[in-house]
Amino acid sequence: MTASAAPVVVLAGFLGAGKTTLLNHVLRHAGGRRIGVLVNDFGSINIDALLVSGQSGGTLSLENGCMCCTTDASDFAETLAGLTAPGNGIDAVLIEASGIAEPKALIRMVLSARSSTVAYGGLVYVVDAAHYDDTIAEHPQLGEHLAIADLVVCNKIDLLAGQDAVQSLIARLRMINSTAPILPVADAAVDPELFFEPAAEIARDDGPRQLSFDELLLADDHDHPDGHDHGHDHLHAGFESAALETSAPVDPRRLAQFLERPPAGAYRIKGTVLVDLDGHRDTAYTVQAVGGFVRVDAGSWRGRTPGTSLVVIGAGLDAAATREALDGLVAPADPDDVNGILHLTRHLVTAT
Ligand SMILES: Nc1nc2c(ncn2[C@@H]2O[C@H](COP(=O)(O)OP(=O)(O)OP(=O)(O)O)[C@@H](O)[C@H]2O)c(=O)[nH]1
Repeated sequence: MTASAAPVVVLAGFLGAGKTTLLNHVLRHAGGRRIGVLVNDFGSINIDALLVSGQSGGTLSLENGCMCCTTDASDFAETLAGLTAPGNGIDAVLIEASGIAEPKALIRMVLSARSSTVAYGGLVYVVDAAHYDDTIAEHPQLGEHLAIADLVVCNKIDLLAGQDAVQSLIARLRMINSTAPILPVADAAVDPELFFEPAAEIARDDGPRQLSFDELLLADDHDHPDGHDHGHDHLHAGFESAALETSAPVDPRRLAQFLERPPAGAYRIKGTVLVDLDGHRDTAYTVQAVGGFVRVDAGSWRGRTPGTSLVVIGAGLDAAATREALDGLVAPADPDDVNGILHLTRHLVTAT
């Protein structure tokens, strides 16, 4: 397999919603992973600060140091490629859009930075639960940002009057974004694992076992830096995952459809698949999808048993139905479907 690409997540939300709080939370709970953080200047697409969590191995220093005035898309792409260069060991990049920025511009720039070390990781939109109604009434265009989010963090629920108010707000958010997982949290205490790629392959029977999603969360629960209980219950926030582990191949056309139109509530899909088709059996296809953005990398099975490992992670996901849909992907490629494989390979970014 090629060196895995670092997911680049765009973090947006209105002024004061809790974006910096979310960044700090993720950096504090990064569990030794290295996260690059780009902070967007007010209303522009200039990048005015770079912070890197230094939990393992100190701080990253880039040749250029600060990245002021990186307005050009190709400069931006170069910056991202430099930040995620394999030697830096960056596991994920978070870009904090300013409270009045247009996240679509940032998303476009990330998507256009087609590099083997950069993968668009989705739009995370932070909502201030206490001020949502007033803010959206005053700035209706914010609804457009919310609508295209891949994950909605409904922050500051401690300021709402109880569970009914939380549920009612979630219902209002759902009217604008019907598919993204919505996480009701206080202190932006979301699961940091959402932003990372797995350090190892998805657990396989013949390989070392990776901690499950829940185990990772529980392991993290003990060490809130300020010693307070800031809603550990919220960390789970109804997350579900469904996985497929088999030595069998998947039908490429069906897989591409599944990645492009994931089940409601799915935030991420990732894994490695086998395609049983002449010219493709020796290729380990690594697939990732975030909110319908699909990326495929081609590698070799060297040292691994060919097979299919897929995991779908989301909130409000119907795990049983998702598992059934995953099972439905298992099939040898239809030799009469000459274009089937193209549906998958058109998302191909790198090949070795
Ligand atoms: N009560 C409460 N306050 C919060 C919560 N999360 C963040 N805050 C506070 O809200 C304020 C704004 O939080 P930030 O994280 O700075 O918000 P931001 O979105 O980065 O703000 P801008 O960069 O100005 O757009 C800070 O005073 C936080 O301490 C929460 O869940 N509950």
